[in-house]
Amino acid sequence: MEVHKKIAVIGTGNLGNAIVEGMIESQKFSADNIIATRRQTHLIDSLQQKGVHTTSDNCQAVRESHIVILAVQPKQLEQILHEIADDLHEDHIIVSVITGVAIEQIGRLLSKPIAIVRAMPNTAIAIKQSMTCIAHRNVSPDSLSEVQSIFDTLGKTLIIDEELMAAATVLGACGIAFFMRFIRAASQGGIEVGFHAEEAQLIAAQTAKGAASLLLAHHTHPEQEIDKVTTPQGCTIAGLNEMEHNGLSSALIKGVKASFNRIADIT
Ligand SMILES: NC(=O)C1=CN([C@@H]2O[C@H](COP(=O)(O)OP(=O)(O)OC[C@H]3O[C@@H](n4cnc5c(N)ncnc54)[C@H](O)[C@@H]3O)[C@@H](O)[C@H]2O)C=CC1
Ligand SMILES: O=C(O)[C@@H]1CCC=N1
Repeated sequence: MEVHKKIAVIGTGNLGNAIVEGMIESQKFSADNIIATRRQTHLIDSLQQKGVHTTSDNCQAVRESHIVILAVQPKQLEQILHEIADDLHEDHIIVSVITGVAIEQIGRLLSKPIAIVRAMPNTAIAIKQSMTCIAHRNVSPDSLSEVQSIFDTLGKTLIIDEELMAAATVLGACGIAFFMRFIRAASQGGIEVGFHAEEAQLIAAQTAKGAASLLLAHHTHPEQEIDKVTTPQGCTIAGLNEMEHNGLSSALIKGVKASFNRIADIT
C-alpha cells in the first residue's frame, strides 16, 4: 500500500534518520511527502539529496504535514511540544517514538484533542526490518490503521497495551544493541579460532540472521532448534554448556531487566 499523507519527523537524529531512510527505501512513500527537522540541518543533507524536505522549522513542518512523528530525546519533548502546540490541530496524528513518555503525559502537555499513538521501532527500520510495537489510547480505528500501515511497510508490527511499552523498548529497540554485542563477541571468538575479522563477522552475522529466520519461519521454540544442532557428545553442546556455566542466559536476562529499570528514571 502506498502512503500519500505528508509525514513530518521532528528530531531527525539516529532513529529519525533510520525511519526516513526506511520510508525512502520502501518506495511506498514519496520523498516529496516527507519533512525531516533537525536544528543543524546540514547533518541531514543526505536525506535532502534524496528529495526529503529538511528544515529546522518544526512549526512549518507540522503545518505542512498530517502525521507528526516525534523522535526527539525524552528531555527535549516538553520544549518541542510547547513550540509546535499552536500549529497542531485535530486532523493531525501524533506518533511518539520517545522512550518512557506516556500518551497521557503528551496529551496533558498539549491540552488539545489530538490523536496520539506511541510506536517503538528499532534502527533496523532503515532497511525495512524493524520490529515496531504500537500502543494507543482512544484513537479511531482509521487513525490507528493509518499509523500501523506506515510501520507495516517498514517491518513487522504488534499492537500492545501501553503498559508494555517499556518492555517493548528493551526487547525490541535496545535489543538491536544487545544482539550486535552478541555478534561482535561471536566474531571475536571466530578470530581466535582462525578467521580474519571480516570473515568472522560475515559468518557470525549471517548465522544470527539464519537463527532468527528459523524461529520466524518455523514458529518453534529456540530449544527445539538448538536440539537439532547439538549432536551427542559434539562440539555445540560443549560450547553451549561452557557459555551457560559463565552465565550467558543470566547475563542477558539481567541486562534486559537493568535496561527496563532504567526507563523509569528517564523522565
Ligand atoms: N536510537 C534508537 O535506536 C531508538 C530511539 N528511540 C527513542 O527515539 C528518540 C530519539 O532517539 P535517538 O534518535 O537515539 O536520539 P538522537 O539524539 O540521535 O536524536 C534526536 C534528534 O532530535 C534533534 N532535536 C533536538 N531538539 C530539536 C529541536 N528543537 N528541533 C529539531 N530537532 C531537534 C537532535 O538534534 C537530534 O538529532 C528518543 O526518545 C529515544 O528514546 C526509540 C527506539 C529506538
Ligand atoms: O537507549 C535508549 O534510551 C533508546 C531507547 C531504545 C533504544 N535507544
